Amino acid sequence: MKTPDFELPNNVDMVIGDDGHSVASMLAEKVAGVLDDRLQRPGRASLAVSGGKTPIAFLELLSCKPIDWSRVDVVLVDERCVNEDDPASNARLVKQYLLRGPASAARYVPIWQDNVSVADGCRQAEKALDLIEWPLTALVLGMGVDGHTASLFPDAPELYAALDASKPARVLALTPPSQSHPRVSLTLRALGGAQYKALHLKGMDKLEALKQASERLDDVAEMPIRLFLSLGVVVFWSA
Ligand SMILES: O=C(O)[C@H](O)[C@@H](O)[C@H](O)[C@H](O)COP(=O)(O)O
Repeated sequence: MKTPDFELPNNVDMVIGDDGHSVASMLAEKVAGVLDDRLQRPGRASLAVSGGKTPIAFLELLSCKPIDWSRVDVVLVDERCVNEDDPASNARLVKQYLLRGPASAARYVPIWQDNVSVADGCRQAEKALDLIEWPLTALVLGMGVDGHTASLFPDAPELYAALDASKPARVLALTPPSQSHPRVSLTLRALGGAQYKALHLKGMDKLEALKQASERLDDVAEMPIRLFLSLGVVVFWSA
């Protein structure tokens, strides 16, 4: 396995592909395997995925994997507070690219609804999340060059609350001024216990951000991804 030209934190492994598709394919294979392993036992598996542009090829490839999707709950790690017909909607993205073919049999657990207030949306999301058998089976995070992951943005006033694992909330509204929409995000309580954690990145800019995040894990407020680097993730990256 190729290694980056900087030291990764102890709990972080890295899979480097030749291109975005090869990484998406390796990640889809790995996540399908993790879900299938979980499905060898009674009960349901759960998968939390990210929005944005990076995961599209991965979601498409995962959707074709022949696992018992009828026993898999799919949830977003975050959502923009927009209706599903808005191009910015992550629900729209996951339904377009993942919940099709074999994976259309999965149960989608929504963390946002159309035409709701943020308070009502969060209340409905918390209730929906009770359907999931926690902890998550598999989690695939993305990352911005500012070190945000999910909607845990450095400039969000609600960041500390979202990272406080002692709080009962599994979903929280965040209002990062850097973003054009208010967000809802799964919290550390919901994300931190995932049995398999992957971080899916593409591009030199994201590698540079990962290097910066890896240099000092203590300042989580500056780069929230640091929390997940400390917990342990497998980074899947290509240039
Ligand atoms: O709603 C979102 O935007 C995502 O959940 C977010 O956390 C994303 O993973 C990063 O912003 C990277 O996005 P790209 O893959 O588009 O670079």
